[in-house]
Parts: sequence; structure tokens; C-alpha cells
Amino acid sequence: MRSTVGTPIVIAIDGPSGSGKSSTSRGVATALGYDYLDTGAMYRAMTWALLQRGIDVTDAAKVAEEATSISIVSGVDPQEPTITVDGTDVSGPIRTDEVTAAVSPVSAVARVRELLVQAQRQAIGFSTSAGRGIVVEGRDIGTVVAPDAPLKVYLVADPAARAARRAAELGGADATATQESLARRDQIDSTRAASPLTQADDAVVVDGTHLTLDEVIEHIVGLARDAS
Ligand SMILES: Nc1ncnc2c1ncn2[C@@H]1O[C@H](COP(=O)(O)OP(=O)(O)O)[C@@H](O)[C@H]1O
Ligand SMILES: Nc1ccn([C@H]2C[C@H](O)[C@@H](COP(=O)(O)OP(=O)(O)O)O2)c(=O)n1
Repeated sequence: MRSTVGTPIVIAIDGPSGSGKSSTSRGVATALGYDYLDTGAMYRAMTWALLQRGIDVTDAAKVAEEATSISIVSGVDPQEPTITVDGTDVSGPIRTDEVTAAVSPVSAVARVRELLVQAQRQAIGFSTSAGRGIVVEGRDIGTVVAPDAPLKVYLVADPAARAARRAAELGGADATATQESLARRDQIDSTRAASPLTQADDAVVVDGTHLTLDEVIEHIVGLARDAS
């Protein structure tokens, strides 16, 4: 169901892995009739392309050099998010364990961030200049990509809840191993030099540990109504 709000706005949703950003952002965008941008999918797509080309993702100089020739295009329909690399649909392949294990070092490379942040700002500009709102989710949206966003949410959930949900999503993967993998990624994503995962000073913290997905969506739609 769509809710009416005032002026369409940019909504930034950041937070650690598995906190519910994608599902919440898609739900909020759908409820408000907004566009949706999954920036994590862009870092994953870049990683997939580098692995396809046989690049050692721990070689930052090589990653920086190669990244400039990789073209990533994201669709912004929250009901049917798409992502292509050089024209190939990679929505499925970017979710493999191989990509998940390699994405943090790739997203720590400053040149990669420069290229993707530029593309993300373009996508935001495209939506807003057409008079549409957009929900953008990632790690540095409220701090770097869209620091002027009228609504910034920092979405968190307990590590055990995040791991259990992600393991279930992956078809019953081992919850302990999933929790370790999430913790490893959080550690790299929060301590890297380039745009680490941090809460913007003016972000509203939403803890989804004890809320259903619908409750989290409803809460953020309410915040959007107040902000627009
Ligand atoms: N509040 C919630 N309650 C229950 N499950 C949730 C909630 N939020 C998200 N999920 C589920 O948790 C899993 C991870 O969510 P996802 O949106 O992919 O997180 P992120 O984008 O932060 O990695 C998904 O299977 C999603 O459906
Ligand atoms: N704005 C962003 C979005 C994601 N990243 C990086 C950090 C994450 O480990 C990877 C993958 O992000 P993604 O949101 O797909 O991760 P999860 O869905 O939480 O598993 O990309 C980033 O550095 N900056």
C-alpha cells in the first residue's frame, strides 16, 4: 500500500551487514513510491567483475587500475532491483560466498569508492531532478554519498539476530559460521581508511532486533512523513 507524503526526499539507510537494510529499504521505497538504490550491490558487482577477470583482490593497485574499465548499471525499481556489469545481469552471481568473501577488500580501495560514489550521486540526481524520491542503502550514504539527505537512518540489529536471518535467507547455512563471516566484514568495513561504516551525527538509530520487517518499514515511513 502506498502512503502519501509531502515533497519527495532522499532517504539514506546505513548499517552493518545483515541488519535488514535491503529488505527495509525496498519496503520503504515501495510504500512511498520512491526509487531504490542498493550501493552494496554495486560493490559486489565490482568485486564479481574483478574476480571474473582473474584479478587478485588483495592487490589494491591492480584493483584501482582495473576498476576504471568496469561499467556497472543499477536499476532503481524497488520491486525489481537489477544490476548489470558491462551489460550482463549479475543479480544472482554477486550473492555467492566467493564474492561475499572478497567484497570488503575491494570496497576499501579509494579509487573504487571514488568511481562508485560518483555513479551513486548521479543516480540520486537523476531521481531527484525527475521529481522522485529515492531510498539509498549502504555504509556511507549519510556520511559521504548524500550528507544532505533530509532523513538518515542507521539500522542495527543484534549480531545473533542478523546471523540467524542471513543464514535462513541462504537456505539454512550454519548460523555460527554466518555470524563469523558478518563479524569479519563488519570489522573491515568499520576500520578501513576510506569512508568506514560510521553512524552520521544526525542519523536516527533504528534497532530492528525485536521488530518485524513490516514494523521497521512502517516506523521509517513515519519518519519520512515527518521529514518531507
Ligand atoms: N526486522 C526484521 N525481522 C525479521 N527479518 C528481517 C528483518 N529485517 C530483515 N530481515 C531479514 O533478514 C535478512 C537480511 O536482511 P537484508 O535486508 O538482506 O540485510 P542487509 O541489506 O542489511 O544485509 C533477510 O532475509 C530479511 O528478510
Ligand atoms: N555504501 C557501501 C555499501 C557497501 N559497501 C561494502 C561493504 C559490504 O561488506 C559490501 C557488500 O554490501 P552489502 O550491503 O551487499 O552487504 P550485505 O547485504 O550486508 O551482506 O560492500 C561499502 O563499502 N559501501
